[in-house]
Formats: sequence, structure tokens, C-alpha cells
Amino acid sequence: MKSIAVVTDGINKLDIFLKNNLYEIFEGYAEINLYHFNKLKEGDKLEENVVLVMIKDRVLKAKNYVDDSKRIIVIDRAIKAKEIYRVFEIPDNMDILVVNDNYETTLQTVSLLYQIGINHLNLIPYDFKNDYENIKIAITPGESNFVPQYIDKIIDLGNRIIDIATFYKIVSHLEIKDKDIIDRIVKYSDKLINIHSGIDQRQKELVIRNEHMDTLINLSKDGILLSSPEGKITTYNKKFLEIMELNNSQVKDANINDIFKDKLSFLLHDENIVDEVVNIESKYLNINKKTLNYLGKKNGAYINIQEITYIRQLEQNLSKKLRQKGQIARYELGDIITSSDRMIKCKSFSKKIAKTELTVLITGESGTGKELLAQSIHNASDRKKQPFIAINCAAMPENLLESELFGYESGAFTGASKEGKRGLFEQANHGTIFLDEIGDMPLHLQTKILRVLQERQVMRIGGESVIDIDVRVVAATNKCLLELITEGKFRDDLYYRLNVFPIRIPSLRERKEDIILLLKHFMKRNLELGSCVEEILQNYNWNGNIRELKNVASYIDTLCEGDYVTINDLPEYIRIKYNNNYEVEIDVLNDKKSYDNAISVLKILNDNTKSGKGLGRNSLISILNQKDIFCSEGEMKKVLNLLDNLELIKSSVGRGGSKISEKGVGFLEYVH
Ligand SMILES: Nc1ncnc2c1ncn2[C@@H]1O[C@H](COP(=O)(O)OP(=O)(O)OP(=O)(O)O)[C@@H](O)[C@H]1O
Repeated sequence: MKSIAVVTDGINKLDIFLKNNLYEIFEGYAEINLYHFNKLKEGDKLEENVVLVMIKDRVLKAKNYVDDSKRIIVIDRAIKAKEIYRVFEIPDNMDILVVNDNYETTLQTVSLLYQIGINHLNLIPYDFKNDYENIKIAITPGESNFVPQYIDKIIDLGNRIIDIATFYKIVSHLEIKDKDIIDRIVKYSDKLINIHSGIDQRQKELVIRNEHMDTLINLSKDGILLSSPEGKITTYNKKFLEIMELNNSQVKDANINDIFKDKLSFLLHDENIVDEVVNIESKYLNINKKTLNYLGKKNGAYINIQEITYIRQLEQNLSKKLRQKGQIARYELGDIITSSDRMIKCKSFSKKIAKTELTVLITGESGTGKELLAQSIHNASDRKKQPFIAINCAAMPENLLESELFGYESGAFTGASKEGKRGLFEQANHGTIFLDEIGDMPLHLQTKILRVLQERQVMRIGGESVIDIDVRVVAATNKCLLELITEGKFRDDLYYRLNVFPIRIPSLRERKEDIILLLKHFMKRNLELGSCVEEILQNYNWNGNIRELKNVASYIDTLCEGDYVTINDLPEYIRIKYNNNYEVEIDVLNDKKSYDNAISVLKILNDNTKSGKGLGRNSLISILNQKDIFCSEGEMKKVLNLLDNLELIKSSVGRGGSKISEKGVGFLEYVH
């Protein structure tokens, strides 16, 4: 057998490394012997066919032990490709410390790195005598123990391996003609970066692109998997492992058969899968698969798995809630409490139209009682014993609303259950469907609703046949549909279909007579309202209408301690307008030395409230006189002017006299 001698300076781990490195190519062809210059004696002869030394300088030294110096070869070394590509993750122009076991080898490494094409970084050779504290990254070829402590990140390229040019030289010296050796060298060349060829630019770009792809794939919230035509898994992301509850070792280099054979075997047979929802234990998964083609040839598969358990639960909860809320008509027309003429008319009109089969459109501000009226109409109709189904068109995402209203056939879309589902129109058959907030209905669903109203038929999503339905539609909105039509948000043909029997419920502001009536109706306790409380409530805006009034009633019910409701028992947002601390008013009256007279006048006017009339200057002076308070006409004029300016009284021109204002009542309550 042929033989190779490797001569290094002394014993270190490098010679073992080189020996193994040589065996990768020459195992079975040559034996490898290690020598050290510091152990060789004068007269020693190296008989091996080839003698390898590490650097040119050592050739001279080696000649002393080798008869024929042609047998001496200097080893050229290269870097493993796999390692070097990590260097391209480092951003351009950074200072990088290059560290080797001594300064000379460090310089060699720097030059090697430049030669092979690392030119986007500032490579700084490490000299242990200097400090490089501002540098954070170091590159070393297998000498990380020489890297200084302050370095944050070390890229260890591993020991430099023997370059292929060196192997070819050795093969030619050993005169080995076997093709196997050449195959071994070619295979070996794949893993190193050759000094002469440098880094393949395309390879470099590919590596960087791969890095970016990996980052992208891992950022995805979907589980992603790619497989080769034979089913070998080539790429997958962390989310895939998480969803499938697998770990790296189970998936890396595995075949998709191993992964999917138990639970998702359809993934192995079906070529393309679109939005297939499956249920595995407690999870719902939405699965897509695409067979990849390259120039008409199958080139593996792309599998995407989304976990939709949460969406599924949301959908189920939402429709359950909506259904619980909207399936029964609890109210009758008699439950609509009112003393307003307009509302009384509205009720009797509703009673008449309830008996017809016609579509009703109820309009009115939010909280005016539109749903209450819709339920009452149903209960006053011949459909009373049939279902009443209410749906709030503004409360649902568009897709869900469509499937709720029209239902779907099995597997019609993502999340669709296998059995399919009846829509609300079907469920309301023979009864009434109440489409609340119809103004918020998306345009494409408006078209579908129009069709239902015209044809009295529905078609499920993904279905092919129509289903006859007999449903009365009552719709409601707090929006002005005519305005929406001009804005292009509502179909005019649907509007005219719905507006067959329009009913407008007046706002609470337009039927003030209902305010106290309803408040007392909603309060569980029998409480007396202070006169200024009534006035405040009558003058309040009630933008939230009866719903807001109902809330105020429970507020008072809960917080009022006695039997008499004062301003302080009202919610702060109502009180705030009337309830200030009156310090300004008190200061003004004191400044003008009119405080006592002003209070006396306010008390008289307050006691006079029930009469509903105002009191003139002279009447006030004579009532004061009866109480032994003397006030001249001039003084009274001044006091009334002040009170009027401070809005504590309302003085009318002419003979109307003065009345205390709500603010004046609050002021009196405050000062006493
Ligand atoms: N006249 C009334 N008598 C008794 N209760 C009423 C009256 N009007 C409304 N309510 C009550 O006020 C609350 C709000 O009414 P409803 O939900 O019917 O209003 P809405 O106009 O449909 O509101 P939105 O536009 O916000 O859907 C309900 O609790 C309802 O029972």
C-alpha cells in the first residue's frame, strides 16, 4: 500500500485532524503517518511516497529528511462552504475580528477570507496585544479559545480542511488511477470553498435568499410544509410543528406518509385541497394543498394548515348568542307604555298592519323601541305561534351574516360544517324575520334579500336548488335610508320593497309626556321626584331614548336613599349641567351686598312654583315685608337683575313677573 507522511512542528490536535481529513480520500489506498519536526533526529529518513508539510517555509526543513524533494508537497487549505455562508448573515461594513492561534495564521486567514470573496466586511486581524472592545463579532477557523471575552458572537468556521488541488497533487504522486478516488475528491469538493474559485456568487445569493425565505416562512401564522415529488419533507415552519404537535426530529427528513397517515390521510391521496375543515381532537384545522408542477411535471406539494379552533368557537358563540336573544317574541302591543298621542296612533296603526302579510319598515332613533314594536307586531299577527327570528345586521361580519341568513350546504366554505346549516330565513318559515339595523346590511346581501322578498325563495351558500319560504319581513333602522341611497350605500329598489308599511317611532324628545311616565314604570320603587329633578329630566336630551331612560331609572332605584329623589340622585352626566358649586354666584351676590335679599327672593319664588305663575316686584316686596324684611323698590330691582343675570330666575318682560329657574332651585338646595 502507498503511504503519506504528514510533518507538523509538534504534537497538537491539528495533525489528528489532518490525518482524518486525508483518510476521507485515501482510506484503503494509502496509509498515513504523522511526524513532528521537533522529534525528528539528524539522519532520520522519511520513506513515504509523499511528504506533506503545512507551509512553504517548512519545505527546506523537510528536505533534510527526504532524499527526493519532489516528494514534498505543501498543503493548501480551504474552508467548509457550510460554515462560510453563515458569514453572509452579517450586515455589510461591520468590523469583524479575525482570530487564529497566532498572528501569522491570523493574517493568513484574513487573506484567505478576502480571497474567497468575503468583501462586504472589514476584517481586522486579532493581535492579542491590542484591545478591540468596540468589536462585537469574531470569526475564527476552529480557534474559538483564542477569542477575547468581550466578543458577543463567535462564528467558528471550523478547522480549515485540505484543498482539492492538494489532493490531486497527492493522487498524481501516488499514481493512483482508480476512478473511485476521483469520485471521492469530486464529492469532497462540494463541501469546501476553494481558494482559486472563491464563493459562487449565485450560491451566495441563494443562501441569503434562503435565509429570508426561512424568516418569512417562520413569520407566517399558518403551518407550512413543502415536500418533494417522493413525499420527502423539504421545508416546514415552526407553526406547522406547533399545530401538529410534532417536534423537529419527527419531521426533519421524514416522509409525509409518516406524518399524515393516521390523522390526515386524505392529504396523501388528494392532489389539490381547498379549505377543507377537519376536526382533530379539540382542534379545528383548515387545510389547503397544492401539487406543485414544473414544466408540466409534478414537483412536490405545498401544504398549508391553519388552526381555526378560535374562529370556530367565536362563530358558534356568536350565532348561539344571537339566536338566544332573537328567537322569541316576548312583547305585545300592550307592553308599549305611552301617553303620547303620536305613540298611541303608532300602536293602533301597528295593530292594523299586524294582521296583513305585508313587509314593515320601522324607523326611529336608537333605543326608541323598534324591536319591541317588531315583536309586538308579530304577536298581534296570525303568525303569533310561528317563529320570530331577529338578527342584527350590524353586529356580524359580512361572511357570517350571509351564512346566518341563507345557510350553507356542507363544505361550502372555510369553517362550514360537514352537515351544512339552515339559514335564518328557513328557520323563520311561516313566521317573521326581524332584520334589525338593515341600513348596515352590505350591498351584495341587500341584493340577495331583495331576491328573497321578490321570489319568496332562498338558496343556501354553495347550494344548487332553491327553497320556498313563507316569511314575513319586518325591518328596522335608525339610519336615514334615503340618505344612504344617495350615498350609494343602500339599494333604492330594496328600499321601496321594504317601505310598504313605514312606521316611524318618535324619539323621546318628541314625546316628553312619556319621560316621567316611563321612568316611573321602569323604577321598581315608588319614589317621589323633586320638582327640579322632573324639570331636569324633561329638558335632558335623551339621545339614547328609552334604553337610556331605563338605565337612569335603575340608577335612581339603586342609589336614592330616601323616598324623595333629589338632583344628587341623578347620574353625574345628567347632573353636571345643573350641579355646579355655585361659588361664582355666591361671590357675585356677596360683592353686591345682595346675598340675603337674593336668598329670600329665591325662597319666595320657589314656594310659588306650584302656582305656575310669576311674581312681580311689588308682590315680592310685600311678601318680604310680611316676613319683616324691608327692601326698597330700587334694591329689589337690583336683586332681580342680578338673579336674572346669574340665570337663577327667569324674568318675563311686562306683567309676567319672575319665576325660579332649575338652576335657582339647585342653588337654593346647595346653600341650605
Ligand atoms: N314604550 C315602551 N314601553 C316600555 N318599554 C320600552 C318602550 N320602548 C322601549 N322600551 C324598552 O327600551 C329598550 C330599548 O328598546 P328596543 O331595543 O326595542 O329599541 P330599538 O329601537 O330596537 O333599539 P336599537 O335601535 O338600539 O336596536 C328595551 O328594553 C325595550 O323593552
